[in-house]
Amino acid sequence: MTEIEELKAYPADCSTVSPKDYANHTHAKLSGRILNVMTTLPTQIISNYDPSSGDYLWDVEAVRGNSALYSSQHFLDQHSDWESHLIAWTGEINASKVTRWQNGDNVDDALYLVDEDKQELEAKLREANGSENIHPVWLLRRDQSRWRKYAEKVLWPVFHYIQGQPSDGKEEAEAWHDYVKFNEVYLNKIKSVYKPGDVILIHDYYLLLLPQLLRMEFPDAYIGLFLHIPFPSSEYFRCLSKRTQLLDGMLGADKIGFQSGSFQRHFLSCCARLLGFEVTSDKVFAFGTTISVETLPIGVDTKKIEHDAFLPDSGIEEKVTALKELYKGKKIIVGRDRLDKVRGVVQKLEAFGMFLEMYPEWREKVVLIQVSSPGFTHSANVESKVTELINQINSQYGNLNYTPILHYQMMIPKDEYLALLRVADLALITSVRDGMNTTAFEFVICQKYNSSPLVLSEFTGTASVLNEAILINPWDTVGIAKTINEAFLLSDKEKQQLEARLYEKVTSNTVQNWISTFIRDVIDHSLVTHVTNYTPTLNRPLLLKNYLNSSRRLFLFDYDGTLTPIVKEPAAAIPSDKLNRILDVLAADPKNQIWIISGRDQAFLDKWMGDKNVGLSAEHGCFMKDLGSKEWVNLAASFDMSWQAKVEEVYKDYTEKTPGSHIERKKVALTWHYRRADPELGNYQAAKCLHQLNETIAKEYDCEVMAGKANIEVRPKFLNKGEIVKRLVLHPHGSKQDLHNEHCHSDATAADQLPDFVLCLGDDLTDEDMFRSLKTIEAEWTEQGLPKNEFGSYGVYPVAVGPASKQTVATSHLNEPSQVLETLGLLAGQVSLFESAGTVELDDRGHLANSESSERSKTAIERAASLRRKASLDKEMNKKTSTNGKI
Ligand SMILES: O=P(O)(O)OC[C@H]1O[C@H](O[C@H]2O[C@H](CO)[C@@H](O)[C@H](O)[C@H]2O)[C@H](O)[C@@H](O)[C@@H]1O
Repeated sequence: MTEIEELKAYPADCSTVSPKDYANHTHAKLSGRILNVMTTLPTQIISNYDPSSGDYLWDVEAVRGNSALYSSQHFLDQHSDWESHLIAWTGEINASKVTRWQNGDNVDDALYLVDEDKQELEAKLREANGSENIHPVWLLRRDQSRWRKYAEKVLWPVFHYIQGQPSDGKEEAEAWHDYVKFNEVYLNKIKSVYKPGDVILIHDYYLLLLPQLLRMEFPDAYIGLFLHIPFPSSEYFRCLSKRTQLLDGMLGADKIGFQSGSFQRHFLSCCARLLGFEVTSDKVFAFGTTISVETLPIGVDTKKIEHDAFLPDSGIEEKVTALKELYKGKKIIVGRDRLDKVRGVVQKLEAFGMFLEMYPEWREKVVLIQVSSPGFTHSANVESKVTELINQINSQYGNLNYTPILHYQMMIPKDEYLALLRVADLALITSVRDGMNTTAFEFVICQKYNSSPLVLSEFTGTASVLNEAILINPWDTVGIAKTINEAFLLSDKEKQQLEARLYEKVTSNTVQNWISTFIRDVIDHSLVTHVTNYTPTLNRPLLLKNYLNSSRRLFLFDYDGTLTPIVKEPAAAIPSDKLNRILDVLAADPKNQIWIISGRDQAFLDKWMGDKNVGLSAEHGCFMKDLGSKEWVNLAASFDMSWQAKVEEVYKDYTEKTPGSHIERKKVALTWHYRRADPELGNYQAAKCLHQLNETIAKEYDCEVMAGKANIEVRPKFLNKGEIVKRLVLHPHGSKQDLHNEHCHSDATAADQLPDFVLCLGDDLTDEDMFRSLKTIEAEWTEQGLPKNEFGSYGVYPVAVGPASKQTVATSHLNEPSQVLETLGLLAGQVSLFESAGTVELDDRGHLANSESSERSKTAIERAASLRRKASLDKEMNKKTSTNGKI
């Protein structure tokens, strides 16, 4: 029986939440499908070159490892009401090394697959996986290990607290490039499979960018991301040069699952410390939405393991008996690990040596059987240290009849492994960092009748589930030695009680429960946070047409977070060259009037925007300076400012209590910044400060207290950006402002003097006042019956800078300041529509679609296919000729 047939024959008895259960939810629009997205398929493709026919003989076989994850897929496929689809890379195609050359050209290669080859292989994959819904991701470039490199050589070590050596970064940059492509190829595949209402579950660290790529494409998709390995403390994670991109990528998910509570905490702390997002113990508030984070340790398919471990007539009983006979009179300690820096094999050997030294009575009565498989971060150091220690311990305590440590450096067959777990008297797991160690679960199941104890490192994710196991610190050699001795001396009753508790934990934490809970949690959270009225992306082609057809254009720009990205230090948020160039081009057009309406003070705006032909409004509407004028006018001159001293007192108090925070003193408005403070402390103090000011100053004075981006600002209530916008829009286009006039705007402007194009951009809460004013003006114009333009509008574009999910009254959005620049560049004629729109399409070799390399590959593949066809025709002909000859 193949692995798949076995799985099929074996029914699971757990039920998942059914898609129908959601039918009664008002806004749950589920398709009933799960798209389970993994790194590789459970089966791999093997090719053998047949020199006699010149053909490749293809086969498909099951891969080892990841069995828990694959059983979750099998469970969804076979035993749930969901229609489950598996999307995964084929993995490296194991091809016998044949590359044929002709005139110096590579004319054939096992990876040169034409569409028919792929279809044939896809059919084989579907058959081998026992499912019609298998969607292989093809990446057929030679040097296939490139697709794993960044994940395995950069992420995996850092996530396991292994820091690399400093380098010039070139190799890492190449690996990153491939990592991005790998994620993009998945996006393309999912685009061809996705239907609205699908639940997409993404697994593991090879695909950390995929959630955000998908979110951009399908804003209302239900997306879950589960990280199967540890997530490191922010002190380690921050060493990654791509830390921001990785976190951004992950935060496209609705729900992110981790194996243990500490991994969850570390992730949240990274979001707060590195991205400056607000977080709670299980949520991240980012991009105007809430991402939920949870700890959901994966389990194993307990029934299947128990079934396999105790299956009568399968030969396993004979294996158990043989092992017992072989080690008669001796206790067996079992260990199974990958041989890398984090599985703690060296620590285990040191501890076992110490055990034999401290307890001579156990010598010749205990063996350690250690099965080690290769780790993917190959470490020659670990291997040589392991060999050295084994030799040393075996020579010190062994003799001709007794070898204390038996080391099997290989993948042993499943039945032998299960038999070993059954006969063992103790399992010793000493990982120094691990996501979920499934050997621990398997051991507990195999010990159902024997009840041998499990000694488990407290540094594994498993320890949070099996906290009743005998936990050890893998760095405490003497402590482990003592624990082994104590575990051997437990009475049968104590062992049985221990086993019963562990067995109960393992069997109630099955992989079926895990996947069912994850699906339910992803949907439940999405139902709460998905707003059906996403803000659409700004229609840039329409904007451009409207711009070109208009003659009285008004631009109303916020500054921070709109024209420049948010940065840690306010003084560092200076305009880029690109922004300066674009503003100059736009401002030079006599049809255009540009205003920067900012919370910044006059000095800052004068310094960076003062030499431009633009109007300025500072401190959220308190000051204005007209285009072409040098005079700033204080619109707040008549207001009582006695609140300033009191606010400053409050701010000073919080600055003292919050290291890293500071006060920005402007002429009227006062700002307290806490972006550089410890994020948790900053958020906590800001909430208190806001509350205090609202309860005192805001009640005593005509002041508004505003929570901004890692800041709190206080300014007079009656001046805001919305009032400035009214004044500017309703003013005769192009004429001088009468800023000393109390009346902020005129109702008497003739229709043909009003702007026929208004682009207003802002990212902050204070900018919502501008958007609201524009909406009111539009409503008034409609009421007055003012004629609309050929596009059916007044040419007014209130645009929020932020994600589609951002809560805003704006009618469209742009994601970030860089998109603002692209858009303004488009109007200034500096960026082509194509450049500002495009997304990346890749071919199935990972080349940019239609690129030179992609076309070269296509030609090579077609040439190889035609050669193969010719070879097979020749063969047919030869056969016929020889048959005819015989007749
Ligand atoms: O109305 P705006 O032009 O958006 O100005 C709002 C405030 O922006 C500045 O603070 C913000 O941006 C800084 C630079 O990116 C960032 O370090 C800070 O955390 C943000 O709150 C500015 O310092 C304030 O005076 C403005 O009121």
